[in-house]
Amino acid sequence: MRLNIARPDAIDVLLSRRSVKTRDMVEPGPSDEEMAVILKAGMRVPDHGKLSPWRFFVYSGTAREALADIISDAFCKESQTLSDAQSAKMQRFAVQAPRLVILASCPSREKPIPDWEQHLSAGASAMSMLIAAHMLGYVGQWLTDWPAYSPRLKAHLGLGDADNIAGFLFFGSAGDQPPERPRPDPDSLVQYYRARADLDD
Ligand SMILES: Cc1cc2nc3c(=O)[nH]c(=O)nc-3n(C[C@H](O)[C@H](O)[C@H](O)COP(=O)(O)O)c2cc1C
Repeated sequence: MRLNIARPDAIDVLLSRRSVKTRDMVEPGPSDEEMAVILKAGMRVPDHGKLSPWRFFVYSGTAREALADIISDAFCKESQTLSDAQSAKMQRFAVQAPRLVILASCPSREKPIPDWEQHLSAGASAMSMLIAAHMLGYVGQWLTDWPAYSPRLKAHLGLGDADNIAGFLFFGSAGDQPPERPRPDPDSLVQYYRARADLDD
């Protein structure tokens, strides 16, 4: 694809993206072919050192139920604050949406690239997958919640001590038009420097 060509429609898509609560997602989710596109987008991200420091675990169908059991069991064994409501939430966690990708950030030691930069690359991967899903007409949400920090779930996925679960990326369709959420005022976050004088005290 040629570069240096304006794509105003793509900007509209980017600026209209928003999350939909996972529990509000309905069928259909992305097909296998569409998931392959979403995953490809998740791998086409800035990656200092070409280390591919990410892993993708993709769940659909009854595999989500098996994962729900693993999360629920881990919660029972690891959580200090075991209420019925929290247990029920964990049992539901993996089965809320049609599709789920667990994205792991797995820093490589192959080159002297700081772990922090490799984790940032995983963040970029998550964001690219959300954007790709939106472009394909689906909705997504990036959650961590308790399961992202479960040693048992990490072990189940074969992740090492230096690896982290960057997030659970849920994909599906929007049942209702979701409300917009307040967005930050750019002027409160951005400092512009246009001339030398802008740097003076
Ligand atoms: C790393 C990360 C973890 C998140 N975990 C949660 C979570 O566990 N629960 C939650 O309600 N939102 C969580 N969020 C926020 C949602 O993904 C999302 O930002 C929010 O629902 C609205 O986002 P939008 O700007 O995509 O519309 C997380 C965001 C990030 C970046």
